[in-house]
Amino acid sequence: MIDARSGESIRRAEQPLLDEGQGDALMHRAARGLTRECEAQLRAGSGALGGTRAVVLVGPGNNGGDGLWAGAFLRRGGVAVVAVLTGSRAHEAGLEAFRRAGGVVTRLVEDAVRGHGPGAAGEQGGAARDAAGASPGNGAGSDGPATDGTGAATHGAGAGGHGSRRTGDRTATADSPAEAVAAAEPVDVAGAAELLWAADLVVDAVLGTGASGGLRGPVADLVREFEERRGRDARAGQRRPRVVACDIVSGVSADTGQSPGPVLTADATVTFGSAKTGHVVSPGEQATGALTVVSIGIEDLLGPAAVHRVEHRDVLEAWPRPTATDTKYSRGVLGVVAGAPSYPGAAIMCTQAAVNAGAGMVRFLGDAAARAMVLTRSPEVVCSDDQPWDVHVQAWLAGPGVVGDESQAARVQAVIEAAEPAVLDAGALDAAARSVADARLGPHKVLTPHAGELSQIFDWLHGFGLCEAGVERTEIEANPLHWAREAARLTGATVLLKGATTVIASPVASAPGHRAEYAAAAPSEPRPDREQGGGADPAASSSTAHREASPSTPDECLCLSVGGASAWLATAGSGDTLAGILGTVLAHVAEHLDALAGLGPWACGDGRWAAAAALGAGLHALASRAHGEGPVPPSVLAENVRAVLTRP
Ligand SMILES: NC(=O)C1=CN([C@@H]2O[C@H](COP(=O)(O)OP(=O)(O)OC[C@H]3O[C@@H](n4cnc5c(N)ncnc54)[C@H](OP(=O)(O)O)[C@@H]3O)[C@@H](O)[C@H]2O)[C@@H](O)CC1
Ligand SMILES: Nc1ncnc2c1ncn2[C@@H]1O[C@H](COP(=O)(O)OP(=O)(O)O)[C@@H](O)[C@H]1O
Repeated sequence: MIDARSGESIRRAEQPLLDEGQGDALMHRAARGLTRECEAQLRAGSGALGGTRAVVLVGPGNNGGDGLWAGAFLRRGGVAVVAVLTGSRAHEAGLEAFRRAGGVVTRLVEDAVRGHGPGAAGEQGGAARDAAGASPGNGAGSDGPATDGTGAATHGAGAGGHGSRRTGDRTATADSPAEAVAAAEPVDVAGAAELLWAADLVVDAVLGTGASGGLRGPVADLVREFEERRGRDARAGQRRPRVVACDIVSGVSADTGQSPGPVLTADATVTFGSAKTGHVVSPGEQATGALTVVSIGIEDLLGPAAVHRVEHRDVLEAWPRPTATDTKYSRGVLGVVAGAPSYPGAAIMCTQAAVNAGAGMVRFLGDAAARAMVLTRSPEVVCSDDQPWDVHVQAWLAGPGVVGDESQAARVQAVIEAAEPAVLDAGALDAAARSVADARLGPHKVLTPHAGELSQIFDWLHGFGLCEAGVERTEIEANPLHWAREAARLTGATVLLKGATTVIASPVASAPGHRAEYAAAAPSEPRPDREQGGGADPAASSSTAHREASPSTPDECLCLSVGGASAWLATAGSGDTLAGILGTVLAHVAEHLDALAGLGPWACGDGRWAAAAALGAGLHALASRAHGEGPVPPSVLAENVRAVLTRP
């Protein structure tokens, strides 16, 4: 499990330590951690540090400070290091340490003509030549800053130190930093791109948790140029520098994962104290690379997580497995309403996945043709043409392949109104959104849209006056966490938003031990939750567990994310497979409120619906790579599900 937090949450945690004057110690621990990863990347490429070259892109704040200190440490280790300063300021102590270690300092200018000072034009190669020629150890070692017992530099500490950046801000003092930056050798975008390209390692220390918006100006141009070249050269099979990001990839929002401008996609990111939300949700996650969280001493002061990342090992550990006393009923019966004459395959794929995920029993409701096809593939499925209120199940799955078929659509509607928990997928999503006009759904109803389907849900909600405007698919893709939360808040349902990273948002306030960092405004007029207002006759079902759970309030949101799925999942039918898996785990947790407690206290009570959704998405992701990286047609995926769960 990775607990991810916002930048603001991290700042709150560090504040008491900054007040005690420990800012420099924090930065040094961060820089040491960053250095370790950089060294590992360099050694992986060259075997040794000597003779390797690194370029550090340095921003104006403390993220740049971390980068400069790491550059100094790398230099002392024998790496030729060039710093490219991207702002008009740079962290004072970091810059001094870097210089004293023998690092070469350049500053990025818009172009050579506009740049000033020596080397503004025609001398762009100067820094690179200096760096390449810098002898390891030159200016390093004894010339470095003194450190205290914790490894913190005493050099430069005191007034205006790291801890004062939000009050006095050493990076902004008028005397040395601005002058030091101005004195650095200018390098234009093309020259800097050459520097980067010639390096073995690029360290991205432009912006961290203090960023607002994406990269701007020359550094944005530089990153764009570098990424274009990386794309071209990757296709040509040429070498490329490794990229390590300091804290978070510059231009990715630590709080939301949004990346409004160009970003330098990292091979690895080293973050400090806690993962940030932007590491575990799209699109930020896709730029992050391998994530390392380095302890810097703020860990005991951290507040609650904004997003819990459910990892694959969590899925395998928490997946509900039968015990000797279990029966098929205690494990959970899943009712399925899926398929229509034009999409018969969906019924086959979701029932097959549910069976392979270990459902106690799968009951399929549909016409004779659909039943025959389901039975051909999965003879263990119990099939009938009953209506949902006629059968006794622990949970429902409704919607896959339900298009243009009135009798299946009527069953879908009955499932939406039923008291039991349900996965509402594909053809059930519009009907679920429409039903919100009458009553909120409750967190035991799990909506499973992709971005396009969520956009349609917002159209319905907008049509009912429940939100101010519709939301385009591209807006959702740019900030999926936000829109999943909004959808959960407005519908009252658990929302699983599909994509390269799956995010899950659930309007849960009652899960023990859970206090979400995120608090959205409550809707102006609270409307009744369907789970309280009734629906199906409770007597028709013994599945009352969800009704016993405390009703959720709309002002808190449990947020989870799941990654690691193969992009080969982007194929028609893999959503049907996911839906079947989700149904199986929902049917199990329906009457086992604490079944997923192993994930954390937040996964109990009402939190179990989101937890179950995360488990299902995690198993789906595991199945996508069960036999390596390659095509996984949904029928293979369903088989893989069973393989993943089978212990040798
Ligand atoms: N938390 C901890 O415990 C520890 C934190 N540590 C480190 O501190 C980092 C946070 O440092 P930070 O607060 O100085 O912010 P940071 O990200 O360097 O940038 C702020 C500067 O950038 C500027 N700027 C903003 N947006 C911009 C844009 N779009 N484009 C261009 N410029 C932009 C903005 O200037 P402004 O625009 O406001 O004039 C401001 O000067 C954190 O990520 C971690 O690496 C470690 O040392 C270990 C301990
Ligand atoms: N690029 C990707 N990387 C990883 N997983 C993906 C990617 N694209 C789609 N997926 C996953 O594949 C599934 C596709 O679901 P969906 O779009 O509903 O497909 P369908 O409706 O055709 O069955 C989802 O679980 C989604 O998260």
